[in-house]
Amino acid sequence: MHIAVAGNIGSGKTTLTKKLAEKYCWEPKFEDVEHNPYLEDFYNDMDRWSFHLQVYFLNSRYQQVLKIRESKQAIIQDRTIYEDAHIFAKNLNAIGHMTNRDYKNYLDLFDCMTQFIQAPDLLIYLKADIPKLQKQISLRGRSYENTIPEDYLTALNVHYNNWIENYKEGKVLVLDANSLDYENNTSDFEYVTSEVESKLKGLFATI
Ligand SMILES: Nc1ncnc2c1ncn2[C@@H]1O[C@H](COP(=O)(O)OP(=O)(O)OP(=O)(O)O)[C@@H](O)[C@H]1O
Repeated sequence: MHIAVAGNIGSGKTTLTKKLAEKYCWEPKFEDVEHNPYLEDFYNDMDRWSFHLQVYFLNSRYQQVLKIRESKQAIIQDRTIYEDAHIFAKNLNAIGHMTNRDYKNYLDLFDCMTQFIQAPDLLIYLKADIPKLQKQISLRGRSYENTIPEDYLTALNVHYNNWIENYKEGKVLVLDANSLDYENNTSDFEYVTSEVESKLKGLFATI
């Protein structure tokens, strides 16, 4: 079983991934932010580092998906390979930080690699408005994220919403992250788990 949590920067994926992993004894797979060799440079100069960062994420996420498919354990993944291409790379090209030549090169590679993988059985999308995202980004205090412009988050949200509306690869659960505090409020977390369980019913006998 492969569950994935999708959502904009600061939408709360990591917290939800950890909590669901703990509750159901699923193995969590996170993005390795601390060892990313491009992220900080990317936020300082997107024109220069967009392509490098996207290739880095594509490779690391692809390796993650291959391990997920080989594993016998149920896995919950913090962000998908589809978000890299359909949200981040697409947006960087649209706003002029990735040239058409680099974007096409990246997409050819993405299409070639993704022929060999399968989508998650359930995709949980954390939908959040800009104030919520900004609040959570500032709370976690990564210095290089302090400069993220509001326009950048807004554009990513537009891509996310389009992507989810057209997503046909598997089951989707959309959660309103603006009004849910599943980290601190037990009844909010219970609401989330009941939604997850009802989506998984029929796919798997037990969870
Ligand atoms: N394909 C990508 N292109 C550009 N930036 C990316 C891409 N994937 C991830 N990032 C950035 O890498 C960092 C990853 O941080 P992290 O794993 O904490 O994700 P997050 O989206 O902030 O999570 P959360 O929802 O848990 O707050 C963020 O700044 C995010 O924007």
